[in-house]
Amino acid sequence: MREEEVEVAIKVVVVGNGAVGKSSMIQRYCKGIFTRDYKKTIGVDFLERQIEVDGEDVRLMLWDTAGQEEFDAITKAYYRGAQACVLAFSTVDRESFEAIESWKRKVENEVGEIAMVIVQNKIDLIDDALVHTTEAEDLAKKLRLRFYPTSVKENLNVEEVFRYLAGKYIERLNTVIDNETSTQRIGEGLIHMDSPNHSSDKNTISLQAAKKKTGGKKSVLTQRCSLL
Ligand SMILES: Nc1nc2c(ncn2[C@@H]2O[C@H](COP(=O)(O)OP(=O)(O)OP(=O)(O)O)[C@@H](O)[C@H]2O)c(=O)[nH]1
Repeated sequence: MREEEVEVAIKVVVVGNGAVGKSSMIQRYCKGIFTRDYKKTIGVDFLERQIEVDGEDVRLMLWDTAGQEEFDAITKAYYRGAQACVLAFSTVDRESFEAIESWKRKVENEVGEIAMVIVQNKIDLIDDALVHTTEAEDLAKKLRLRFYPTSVKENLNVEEVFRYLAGKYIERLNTVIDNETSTQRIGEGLIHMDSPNHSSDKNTISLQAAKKKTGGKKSVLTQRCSLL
């Protein structure tokens, strides 16, 4: 396979207490459907969707993890390799809001710091709210994360959540690639130290102009992404 054909694939885990709407959110985003039935997720499940971000084809693999604590041991293993995370709670479930920081810790214990957002789902039920949006905004500020109120039912803001995470991840990736390129450039310059033409003066380091980056599409391997 040529390098140009390699696509960006991002593993996104969606976490939060039971019944906050994680499975519904993934179904809405990947299949465009919403169901009223509640079927508790056992362990994990995953769906995917392809989108374009800044001219890049991005494959989002959305991992739906069980919100019930009884499945913690199973779900933790699936956080590994995740590059982005949705921390979800429900407008009508105070406990799910209070659990957000603990979900963040659980994920970070497995994968370190990755792109994250806080999502307040079921915003359509605002009249029965047990969590005020301002409280959620304050928490997001404190944790320095982006906050999105969503309604999976009304299809409000769901696209935006995943687009933001994909963009954020690509931004980080580009920074890493740029840093790697600069390191390589310095490396190229140092070659002159040992080249026969310069051996007479070993104290002189002659830096060579670095090769220009090609303007074509940037390509990244998934495996490489997991190093972030
Ligand atoms: N009113 C309203 N109901 C929603 C919304 N999103 C999901 N639901 C409902 O909330 C219930 C729970 O949704 P799920 O998606 O199964 O919840 P979950 O977080 O995956 O639950 P676990 O699998 O136990 O972790 C279902 O009955 C959904 O129809 C929403 O935006 N508004």
